[in-house]
Amino acid sequence: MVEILFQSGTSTYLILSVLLALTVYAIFLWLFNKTVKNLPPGPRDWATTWKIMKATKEQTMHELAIEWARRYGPLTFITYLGQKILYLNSADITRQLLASDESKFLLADRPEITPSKLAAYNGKDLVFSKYDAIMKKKRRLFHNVLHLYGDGIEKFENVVSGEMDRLMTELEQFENQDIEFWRYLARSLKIVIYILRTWVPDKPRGIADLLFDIENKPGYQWMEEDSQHAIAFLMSLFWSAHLTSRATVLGVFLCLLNYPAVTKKLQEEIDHIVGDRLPKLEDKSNMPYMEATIIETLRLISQVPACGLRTCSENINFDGMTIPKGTRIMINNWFFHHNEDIFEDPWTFKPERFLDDNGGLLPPDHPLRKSLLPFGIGLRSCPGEIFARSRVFMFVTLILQKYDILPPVNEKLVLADFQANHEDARGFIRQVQPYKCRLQRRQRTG
Ligand code: HEM
Repeated sequence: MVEILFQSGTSTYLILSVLLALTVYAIFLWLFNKTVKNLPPGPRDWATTWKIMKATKEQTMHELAIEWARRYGPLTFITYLGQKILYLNSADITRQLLASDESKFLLADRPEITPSKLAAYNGKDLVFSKYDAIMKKKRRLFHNVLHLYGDGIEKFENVVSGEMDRLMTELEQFENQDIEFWRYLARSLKIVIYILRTWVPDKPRGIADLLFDIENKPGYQWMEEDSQHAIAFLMSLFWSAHLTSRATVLGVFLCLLNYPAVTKKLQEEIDHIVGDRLPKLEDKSNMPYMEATIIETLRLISQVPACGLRTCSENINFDGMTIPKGTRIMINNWFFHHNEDIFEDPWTFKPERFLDDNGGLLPPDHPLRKSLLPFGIGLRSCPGEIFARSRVFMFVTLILQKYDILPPVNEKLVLADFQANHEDARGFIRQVQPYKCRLQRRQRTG
């Protein structure tokens, strides 16, 4: 009896606590909406909180954000459990806020959320750290490490072609069979990053050595005082590079498998420009169809759907509205990359949309290209963009030079449907669901 009384007392206590918490939250919301004037538009009703909870659980927040973008226009402001969040629903508004001199420094920090604290090694990594003097140096260091400029390009080509030789030999034994091609690609991508991390011209030592060397230079004492900086640097380099590139390379081959006419056009371009020799990065500028294919893949799969999580370090007055200090900023590229008002038939893979009437690549300032921001923008935009694009170019060119990519014989073809909320695709960096295909050695004529 006492037990029952105790249990019912506990549940009454629980119900009362929940009711109290909800009342406090309602008062907070009401006060906030009353005191902060001129907030950007967005839903302010109770149902929004439940909708967000449900979408968070089902990992469909990007879909809810689309619903709001359609209703509220370029900006959607919401409050969720005390947190202020602003979605930027067009590339143009994102540019105006994140890249303009008036606000870019006020929007250069990432918010402190639990996963970021863990991944950030107490704010010492490359992705989540505050944008301060040390962070600026780390971004510069990042470019040195990649060695992608000057002589680095040649080195990069050698590293990729070396790894591709290994991959091709590995693939030979599976020709004309249904294989999980994505597995081999994913492993190759990791290997390419690893090799670059250990490559120093004429000095066979690793990137860790490079970081330790830098510690002794003036202005880099913080590296020596705290070894976590070097560890966090290496970790963020590996993860920020790997998951994004994996989704892109696996995604491009899934598209090619589903759109054989695109594959054929790419092969014609490769045969014409590269022929039988090894491809070089400088070929890229003579291969508009390949460039358009890579851009279209980045648009279609948009693997970082609410990219560029930032926080607002001061109140910002923007276009007659107030963006309050502490607001989390999300670039809603999942919406604007698939907005049918900008991209006709947005869920279809159509590289041609980025070509002009003569087959040339549309210039970067063309409205269609300006509507894309797969690598973010502003002070925290992706520093690996050139590296990523170069890698996809080398992978696709080398493989299509040698192989036709055909559907599997014994299984159904996995569709290039990036709208599907498949459980393997979910996550902050969306992945491509596993697929099988057949590689058939090309019979080239002429
Ligand atoms: C197709 C592949 C890739 C995509 C789509 C991509 C996308 C992004 C995006 C959207 C951001 C956030 C940008 C922002 O806040 O405005 C980012 C940040 C970052 N990316 Fe990438 N990325 C890719 C490949 C890479 C590669 C290959 C590397 C490294 C070699 C890399 C390193 C980083 C780093 C270090 C950051 C954090 C920068 C900062 O916070 O200052 N990414 N990336």
